Amino acid sequence: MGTLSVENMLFTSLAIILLWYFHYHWKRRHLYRHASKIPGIKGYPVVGNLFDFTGDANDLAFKFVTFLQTPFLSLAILLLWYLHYHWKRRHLYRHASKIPGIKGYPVVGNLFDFTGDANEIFDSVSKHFDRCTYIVKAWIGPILVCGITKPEYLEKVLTSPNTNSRVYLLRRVARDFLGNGLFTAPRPVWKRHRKMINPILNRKFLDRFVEVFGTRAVILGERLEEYVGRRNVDLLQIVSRCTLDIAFETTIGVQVNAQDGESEVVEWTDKILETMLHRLYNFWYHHDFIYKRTRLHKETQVLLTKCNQFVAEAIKNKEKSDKSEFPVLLDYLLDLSSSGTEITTDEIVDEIKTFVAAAFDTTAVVTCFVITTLALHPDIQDQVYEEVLRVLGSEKIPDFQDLPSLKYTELVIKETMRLFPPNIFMARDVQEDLPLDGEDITLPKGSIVMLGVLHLHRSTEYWPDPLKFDPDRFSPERSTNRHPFTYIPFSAGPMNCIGQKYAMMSVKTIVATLIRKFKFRTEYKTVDEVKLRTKVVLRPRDGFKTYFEIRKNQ
Ligand code: HEM
Repeated sequence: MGTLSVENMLFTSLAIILLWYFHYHWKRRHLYRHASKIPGIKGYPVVGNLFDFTGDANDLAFKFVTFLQTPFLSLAILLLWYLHYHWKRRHLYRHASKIPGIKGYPVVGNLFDFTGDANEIFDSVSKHFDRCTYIVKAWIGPILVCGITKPEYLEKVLTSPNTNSRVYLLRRVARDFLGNGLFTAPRPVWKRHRKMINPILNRKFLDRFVEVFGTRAVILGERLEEYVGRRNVDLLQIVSRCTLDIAFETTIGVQVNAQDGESEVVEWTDKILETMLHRLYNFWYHHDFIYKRTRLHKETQVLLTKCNQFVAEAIKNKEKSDKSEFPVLLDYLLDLSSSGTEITTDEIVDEIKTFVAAAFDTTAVVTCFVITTLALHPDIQDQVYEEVLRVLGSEKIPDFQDLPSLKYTELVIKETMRLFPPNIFMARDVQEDLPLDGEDITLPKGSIVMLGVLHLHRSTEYWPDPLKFDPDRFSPERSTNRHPFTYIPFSAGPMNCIGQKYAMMSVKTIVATLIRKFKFRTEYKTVDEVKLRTKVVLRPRDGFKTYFEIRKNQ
């Protein structure tokens, strides 16, 4: 955690009060707009014309009112407001009092325990979850945030209609780019879209993509050859160019050739992520009123326009051309639209952006973690290599029929996502009270619940020797007695990851392609040494520190 000076605390408290003040008046702008057209006498700040309507019914009352006209009245009004505010929140306080947590300060609560740069915030949140047996609370200013790590609690949260909305702040920040896509859409739009898209992503549709995964993975192998023997390889940057190519080709059918360094798309996607994070980590950008007047917003709009035009161009080309022999997500969405299903062109653009954003970074990160964990465990790497040789031989690019036979590779990917789940903290708004443990523990309406996926996945309570990389944990025999919400890299419940089969198939194809060409090596010695941070999606703090050797038989 960053060291906090008194000035820092004062500045933040002042900024919070100022923000509240702007927000209060912004919410009342409708009232002010109409009032400005009605003639009247000028009043004072806060009390308005109150003092014009007090006076001398008799001398004593006059004196009393004169006394009130002093700062005492303002103070009394503030006190009344303060009492009323807390009275209205008594329900929240009652439930919060039963949840364990660390002591905070008045007004700011535990806010200063969660400040600093992205790494410091990550560390403080992790430390907070370490204190969590099953549930732990923190007050971020006036907001109650409860972290949970018990599978039974996670099940309740992920399946209840009381918590079926991603946390408002994240949706607001991401909505700038993703509009009404599945990740950010309001509930009724989400419901309509999810119902439409669920059947599209079926096995038959996905099987055709394995060819794209394979050809792009072969190019990735060629790119990685340039790095053989070199230690400082920015693995994620190289792999994410491959997954970006795959994401665009399978969603809109356009080859952006990010791996050939030809595409400006690479630049946008990097910048979009940066600007989103910048807004998320700097609280003064959170409120639209301020944010929309900043340069960050203007820059965001420029990127967004380019991005939207790119997808809109792909839609125009699709509409002009004959039916595709190799239909991608966009073809299906356009078919739905032309057959009268309720989805607008803007919504299609939003879904395409959502799918590309959700697909490319996550699958790249998982691929890099799989390579790194295999590098850390040469014996397991040998077993995967042998399985791939047995199923595919030394040359064949995998097709969809091969993938189910790569059973051990699948266990390795699953175990990697246990130790390094890309989405380590998910958060939901609590829209109605949600009892978690009978009458004892209830998530109160108005709070935020954070799901500690990393802590759950590394908990000694559910995973013996949790830092041991042991793919056989996911063998059918050892999985049967496990609560299904003990392992949730793709989340679970109705808002789970719609692309999980796609993700598993693409990571498997890439790993199977690369492992026949390279031996993976790493400078890390243990899983525990890989310190983490998050950039929306999980990353190793000091990079993957992984390098490559060409296999002797190549
Ligand atoms: C290994 C790779 C992936 C992981 C670990 C992953 C994980 C997740 C998680 C945890 C969520 C829920 C987030 C939350 O509720 O806050 C999610 C949602 C989502 N994912 Fe993935 N994902 C991956 C790959 C993909 C791919 C390849 C696609 C698209 C083809 C995709 C599309 C989506 C979409 C659209 C949502 C929002 C679903 C909804 O709200 O209905 N994901 N993903």
